[in-house]
Amino acid sequence: MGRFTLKCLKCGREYGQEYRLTCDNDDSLLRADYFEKKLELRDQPGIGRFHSWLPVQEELTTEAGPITYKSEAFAKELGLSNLYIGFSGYWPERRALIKTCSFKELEAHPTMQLLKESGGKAIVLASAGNTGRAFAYSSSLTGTDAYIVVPDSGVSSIWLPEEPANSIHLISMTPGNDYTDAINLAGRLAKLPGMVPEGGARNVARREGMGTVMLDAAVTIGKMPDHYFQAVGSGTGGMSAWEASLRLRDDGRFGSKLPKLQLAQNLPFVPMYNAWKAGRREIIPDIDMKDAKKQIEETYATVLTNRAPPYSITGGLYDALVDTDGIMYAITREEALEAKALFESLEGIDILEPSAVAAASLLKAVEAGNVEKDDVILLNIAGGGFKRLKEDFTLFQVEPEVTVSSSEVSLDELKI
Ligand SMILES: Cc1ncc(COP(=O)(O)O)c(C=O)c1O
Repeated sequence: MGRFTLKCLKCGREYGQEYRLTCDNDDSLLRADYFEKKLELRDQPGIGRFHSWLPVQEELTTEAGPITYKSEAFAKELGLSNLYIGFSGYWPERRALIKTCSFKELEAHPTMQLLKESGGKAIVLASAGNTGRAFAYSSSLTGTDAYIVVPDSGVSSIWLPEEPANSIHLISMTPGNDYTDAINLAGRLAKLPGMVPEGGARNVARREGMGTVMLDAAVTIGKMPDHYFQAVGSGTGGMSAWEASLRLRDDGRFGSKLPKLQLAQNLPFVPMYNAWKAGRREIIPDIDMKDAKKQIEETYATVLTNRAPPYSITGGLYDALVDTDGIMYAITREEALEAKALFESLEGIDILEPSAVAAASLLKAVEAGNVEKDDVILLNIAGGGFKRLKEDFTLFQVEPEVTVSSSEVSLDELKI
């Protein structure tokens, strides 16, 4: 007995329960339509609580899950009375137990479970760092083969809190290649027999996993927040938060107003910010990300640098911003560093670079009057607790099986 159908957002065509990334008729996103219309929390320690709206048959038993708490010190500093922090990472004192330290693990577990339930044996994905680490960990836990392509800048991010399993196959790219080159190589690899592409924003399991941050917040607060802050690279997290809020609205118990998406990129690489500010659905590379590779090298949070984000696509980030009357921010390195220091000293936990960008955008929003003092705000600290983790665990670096010089290399070189 299935739990959901997949529906094309453009033509409405429906598909059964399967690992499917595209509609046969067009290139629009698919969205899961769950038979459970009301969120019914399960007795699981992590994201398995949100089984109602996860596209898997078996409940996930992992302890990895988002947590939400009401900020005191950071909120006071900003003059806010209802600031909630959605934290994905390692902070055992608050029962945050994501040992790869980012919300990417929330994507990885449902994806690997759906893959298993659909009979898939090996997954292929590209990562700027955090996603690869999350999927490597999930591969270690499940024994499912994962082929992970990362640019040189991401290799050091692929570590695990335990000995890496043989099911992890790390493919690195030489300097000069960026995240988008990794995406292109992974796309070619995924066409090999037996390989299943992870799919990025097209992957429903990934989006639902990330959406649990919004679900956890709504359940903790008792309603949907008025505003949702997050740093975006591909924008999948923003889309996921929006989709989760659509379901919460339909549920009827969490309010009817969708949270306003307030999303941030970091300068100088801010293509979605530029397109949104210009009121465009399309990203025009010559205008919005001129000299993209050079810009990417100069950015502080490199995981926020996707040259082909799912912004324009039906059901993508542009639609999410339109539907929620959203706002985008462009954050400088200095603003991010300042926000990081402030957040860490006041909240008492270390945070990853993208989370610093998100925190900086909240500071800007307060300054610009884009939030009211008493508004209910959710700040998604999507990665943190790396220093805290190192106090409790020994970390093991995953070594690349092969290093390639371009996304066009002969696949024979990879010896897969
Ligand atoms: C901690 C953290 N926050 C935010 C993002 C941005 O996510 P997305 O690329 O889905 O927009 C990433 C991406 O890796 C991340 O690792």
